[in-house]
Amino acid sequence: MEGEETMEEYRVGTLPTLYYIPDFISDLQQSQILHHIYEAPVTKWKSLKNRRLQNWGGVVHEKGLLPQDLPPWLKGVTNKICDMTGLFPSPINHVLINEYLPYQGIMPHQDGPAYFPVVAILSLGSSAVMDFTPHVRLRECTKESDAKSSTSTGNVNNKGDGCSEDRVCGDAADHLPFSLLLKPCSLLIFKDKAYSDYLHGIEDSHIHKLDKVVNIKEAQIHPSTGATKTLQSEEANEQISIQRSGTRISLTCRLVLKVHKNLFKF
Ligand SMILES: O=C(O)CCC(=O)C(=O)O
Ligand SMILES: [Fe+2]
Repeated sequence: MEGEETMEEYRVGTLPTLYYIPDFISDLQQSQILHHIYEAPVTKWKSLKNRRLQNWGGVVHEKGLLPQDLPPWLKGVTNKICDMTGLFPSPINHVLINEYLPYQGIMPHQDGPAYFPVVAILSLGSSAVMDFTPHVRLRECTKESDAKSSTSTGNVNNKGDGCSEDRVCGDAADHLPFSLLLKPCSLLIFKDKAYSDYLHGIEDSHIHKLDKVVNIKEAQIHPSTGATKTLQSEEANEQISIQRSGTRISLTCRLVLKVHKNLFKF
C-alpha cells in the first residue's frame, strides 16, 4: 500500500481526514490479539470508573514518553497501520487498550497534547458507535452566526468575539455532529480537523443510535453486527440502532514524538 493516496478510498463523511477501513485484520488475527490482551497479568489492567484499560509503550507525561518497547504482538499491528496509512512520521510507540462492557463508553474528549495528531483505533469483539461533537468554540460560533444572520445586519464581523473572522463563521456550518459505526476488525483513523475541531466519545448505553452515522455503507450492517430496528413509539418513525451485546476492546494507537530515554532528563 502506498500511504495517503491509498487512504483516499477509505475516506468517510464530509471531513477530509477521517478514514474507516473495514476488516483491517482477519478474524484469526483478532482472536490472537484478544488472546494476548487477556493473557496479560491482571495487574496490567487499570480500572477506571466505567471501563478498564491497559497501557503499552510506556508512560506518557506532559513532556513526552518514558518509553517501553511494545511487545511483538502489538508491533505487528502498529507496523501494519504505519505501512498502510503512511500517516505517521515515525513508528507508533504507544497503544492504549480500552475494554468496554455493553453499557460502558468514554466521555467526549480530545486526545492529549503529548500525541502526534493522528489516531488509529482498532476495534475488536463487538460493535459500538463513536460520536464526534464539534468543540464548544465552534458550537458557540454556529449559534452566534445564526443569531447574527437573524438580525439581518448581514455583517458577521461586527463583534470582537470568538466569531470575529469570516473564515471561522463560514466553517461553522460544516461543524455538525456525526457518528461512526465501529465494527470488530475495523480501523478508524482521524487527524487534523477531525482531531482538533471535534470531541470524540462513546455513549454509556446498551443501545447506540445510527441516525448520524456517516459510514453505514462501509460498515455493511447485517445481523451479526447486532444491528436492530427499533420503533419510535410516538411518530412510528423507524430508527435504526444497535443493541450492544458483547465486550468491545479497542486499541488506540498513537505516536508520542518526544521520547525520553532517561527519567532524569525530564
Ligand atoms: O475506544 C475507543 O474507540 C476510543 C478510545 C479513545 O478515544 C482514547 O483512548 O482516547
Ligand atoms: Fe480519544
